[in-house]
Amino acid sequence: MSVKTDGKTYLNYINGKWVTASIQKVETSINPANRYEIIGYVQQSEKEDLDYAVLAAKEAQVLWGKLSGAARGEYLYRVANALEQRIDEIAETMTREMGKTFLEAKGETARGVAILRYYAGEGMRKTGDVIPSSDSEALMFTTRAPLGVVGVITPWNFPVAIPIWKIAPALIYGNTVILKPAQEAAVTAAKVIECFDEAGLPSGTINMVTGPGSVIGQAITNHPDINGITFTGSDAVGKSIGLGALKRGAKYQLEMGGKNPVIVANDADLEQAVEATISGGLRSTGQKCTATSRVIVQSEVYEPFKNKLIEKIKEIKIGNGLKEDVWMGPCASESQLNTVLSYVKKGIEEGATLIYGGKRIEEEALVNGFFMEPTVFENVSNGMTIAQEEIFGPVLALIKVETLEEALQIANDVKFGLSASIFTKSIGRMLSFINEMDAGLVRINAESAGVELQAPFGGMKQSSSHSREQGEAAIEFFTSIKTVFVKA
Ligand SMILES: NC(=O)C1=CN([C@@H]2O[C@H](COP(=O)(O)OP(=O)(O)OC[C@H]3O[C@@H](n4cnc5c(N)ncnc54)[C@H](OP(=O)(O)O)[C@@H]3O)[C@@H](O)[C@H]2O)C=CC1
Ligand SMILES: O=C(O)CCC(=O)C(=O)O
Repeated sequence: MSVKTDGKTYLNYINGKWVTASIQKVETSINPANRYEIIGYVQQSEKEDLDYAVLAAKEAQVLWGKLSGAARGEYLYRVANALEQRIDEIAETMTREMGKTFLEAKGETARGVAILRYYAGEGMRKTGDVIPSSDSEALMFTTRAPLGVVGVITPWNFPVAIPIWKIAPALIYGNTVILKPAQEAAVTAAKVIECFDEAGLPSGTINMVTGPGSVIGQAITNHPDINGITFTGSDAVGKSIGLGALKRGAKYQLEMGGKNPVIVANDADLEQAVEATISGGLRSTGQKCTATSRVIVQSEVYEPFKNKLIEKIKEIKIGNGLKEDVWMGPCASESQLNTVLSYVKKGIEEGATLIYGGKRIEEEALVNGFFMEPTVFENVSNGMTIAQEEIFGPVLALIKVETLEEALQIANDVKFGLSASIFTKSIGRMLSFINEMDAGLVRINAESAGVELQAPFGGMKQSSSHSREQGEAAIEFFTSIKTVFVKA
C-alpha cells in the first residue's frame, strides 16, 4: 500500500480571505485510483459559515453590480490567465481527486480558461433592445439587472468546467457568488478559487464554502438573501432544491440527469458509430450527464456493430488516469462504484444479457481503487431499470430495433431528454431525428457528449428546469429584464 499526501488543508474563501470553518472540522479528500492516497483536507462548514459568506456577497454586490461590464470582464480575463498558468497542476489535481484521465482533465481546464474569456467578452456586448413605443414621443427599451447573490451548487464530474460555466456568467452580469462544490472534488475547486483570488476581485464578490450538501447545499436553498441558485447534479437533489427555492420565491436553474441514446441506422458508418459510442459512453468512466447509455441499433447492422464494439472495448486500458497509456480511470468514489454495480445486478435480475464486463476490477495493481470493467448488456428492453435510470458509469445497453420509427419511439421513452445522437447517411433520417427527438442537444454522426461553451446547453423533459446554460443563453438566468419607458 503506498500512501502519498501533500497533507494540505484547504480553507473556505469568504470576503476575500481564506478561513477555517466555524467548527474546525475537516473532511479528507482521497484518490479514487488509490484510496490510501490523500489529496488534501477540506472544511466541513456549518450554516453559520454560509451566513457569513452570504453577508459578504450581499455587501459586495452593491459595488460589483455598479461596475461596467468591461471592468468586470477585465477581472475575468485575469482569472483566465491565472488558471492557464496553472493548467497542468490543476488538471493533475483533478485526475488525482476524481479519477478522469489527465488528458481529459487538461482539456476540461483549458475549457475553463476559454469559458472565462468568452464571458469576459460578454461584458462588452448588448444587454437590451429598443422597442417601438405606441407613444411616438417616448423611448422604450429593455435593460438587464443582476439577481443579486447567486448560490452555485456543483457536482464532482466536471470540477473545473461546471463551476466556471456558472460563476463566470453570474459575475459578468453583476451578481456576486457563493460556490458550494461537491465535497469529492473540493480540493480542485479550491484551486480554481485560488485563481479568482489571484485575479484580485473585490472582497466578497466570489466566495466558496465547502461542506456536505445536506448542510451547506440545503442552507443555500433556504437562505433568504440568496436570490438565485444554479445547480448541476442528481435528479432527486435538483428537484428538492427547485421546490425549496420556489417556496421562498428565489430563481433557480437545474441541470440534472440524462439517459442518452445513440441510434445506429442501417446505413451508418459503423467504424464511426463504434468510436463515438465508446467515446460518448465510456470516457470519464461514463460519468457525464451527456454520456451515451442506450445504444439502439437497427437489426441489419446489429451483429457487425456489436462485434466491432466489443473488439474495441477489449483494447481499453484501465488504470490511474495519470499514466499516459491509460484511457479510462476509476469511478469517482466507492459509493459511485457500488451504485454502478447495483445497476449491473439489477440488469441481470431483470433478464438482460451481460455480454462484456460487469465486475469491479480486483487485479492487484488496481484493487485499492474504485475500478470497474467497461460493461455491455444486450437483450435490453425499454422497461428495464438499466434502460430507464441514469447509471453514471461505464455501462452500455444494446437495444435491437427493426425501423427508425421504432428507434425514435424507444429513444424518447424515458423521463430524461438531455442529449441524443444518430449515425446515418440519409438526410431524411437526420431531419426526422432532429424534429422528433426530445432532447436539448441532438447530434448527427457525433457522440452524445461534448458541449460547446458558446452554445446553449440544457435538457428537455426532466433533465433540467427547462432553462439553458452557457453561451448567450446564460443571460436569461443570471439577470432580470427591466422594460424602461422614457418620456420627456
Ligand atoms: N447531471 C450531472 O452532471 C450529474 C449527475 N449526477 C447524478 O447523481 C448521482 C449521485 O451523485 P451525487 O454526487 O450524489 O449527486 P448530488 O446531486 O448529491 O450532488 C451534486 C451537488 O449537490 C450537493 N447536494 C447534495 N445534497 C444536497 C441537498 N440536500 N441540498 C443541496 N445540495 C445538495 C452535493 O453536495 P456533496 O456531494 O458535496 O455533499 C453536490 O455539491 C450520480 O450517480 C448521477 O446519476 C451526479 C453528478 C453530476
Ligand atoms: O458533455 C459535456 O461536455 C458536459 C457534460 C456535463 O455537463 C455533465 O456531465 O454534467
